[in-house]
Amino acid sequence: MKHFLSINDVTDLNQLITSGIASKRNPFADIELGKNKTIGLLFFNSSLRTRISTQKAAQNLGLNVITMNVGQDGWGLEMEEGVIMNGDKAEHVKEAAAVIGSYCDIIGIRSFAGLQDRDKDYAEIVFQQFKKYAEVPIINLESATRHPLQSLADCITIEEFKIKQRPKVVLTWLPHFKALPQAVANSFCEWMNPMDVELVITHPEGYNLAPEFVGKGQVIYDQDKALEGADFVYGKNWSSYEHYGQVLTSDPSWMITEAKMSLTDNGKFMHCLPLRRNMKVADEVLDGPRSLVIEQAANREWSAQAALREVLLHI
Ligand SMILES: CCC[C@H](NC(=O)CCC(=O)O)C(=O)O
Ligand SMILES: NC(=O)OP(=O)(O)O
Repeated sequence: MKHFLSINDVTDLNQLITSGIASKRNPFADIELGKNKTIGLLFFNSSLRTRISTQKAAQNLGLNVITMNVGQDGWGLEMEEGVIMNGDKAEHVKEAAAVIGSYCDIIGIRSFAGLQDRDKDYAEIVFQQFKKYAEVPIINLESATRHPLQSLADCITIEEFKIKQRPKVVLTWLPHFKALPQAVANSFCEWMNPMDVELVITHPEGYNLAPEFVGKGQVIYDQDKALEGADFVYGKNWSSYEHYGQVLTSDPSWMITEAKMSLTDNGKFMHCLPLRRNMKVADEVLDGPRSLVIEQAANREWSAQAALREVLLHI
């Protein structure tokens, strides 16, 4: 696997999940793999889990790690080609990517959607430019449209906690007053499609995700109906794709409560975090036995280690 940008870079999903679970059992089995190699982690946006879990996973593989908050620690980067750089960006990605690629053997990048121009966001210009000019493997730490390290951790978690061969997995939209990217929801659906699960997606009208991510997912606009018999409830807010970047509603009746979870088949609750308590999900759920959010976040270390190991094996 040269890059890890999406599930399309993965040749064997079951092998990757197995590798993540194996790393959990024996974290330092491949400590020599990354010896004398360096990974650079570039953050254009905030992060807790991705930042720490990816650094830990890299260290478990013997990699040296350099972390940078782009735009704060370094210069603002111009991504467009052929522009006159007389604005607030002091450096072009052509130079920055080539220079970072000369220091690092692998580069991880977090760059969220701007939520202003759908075509621009869904073209993933930041990742295309770094792939073109850095000339080293690129790892997606959440891009405008995907979050594969999160999705691999989600797959590992479902494999660990499922009690049926083909569980019902419900992705439910949750209310928020801010416009958030579709990336986590897109990616979750994309990774659930090849898994042996019944995938249901529930959200208010106007929040349909792009069809290329929904795939086999059954869309149900009635949340209570969607939750019936669910084995896993995956909560996430996202802004409208159809009315790009807009918050069409923040209806609090979509918040997950114990009453909502009682519609499931003893369902477990998942969320990528960070999560705004009692706006998206009630304390009674997060503090109760249904919640897997901590185990899910802990699996980010093993998700990153499985992905980085695959990339290192092909450098
Ligand atoms: C892993 C999730 C990262 C990000 N989440 C947020 O930006 C939450 C921000 C907030 O709630 O204010 C998102 O929704 O893509
Ligand atoms: N789930 C996730 O990626 O968390 P951070 O945004 O804190 O990295």
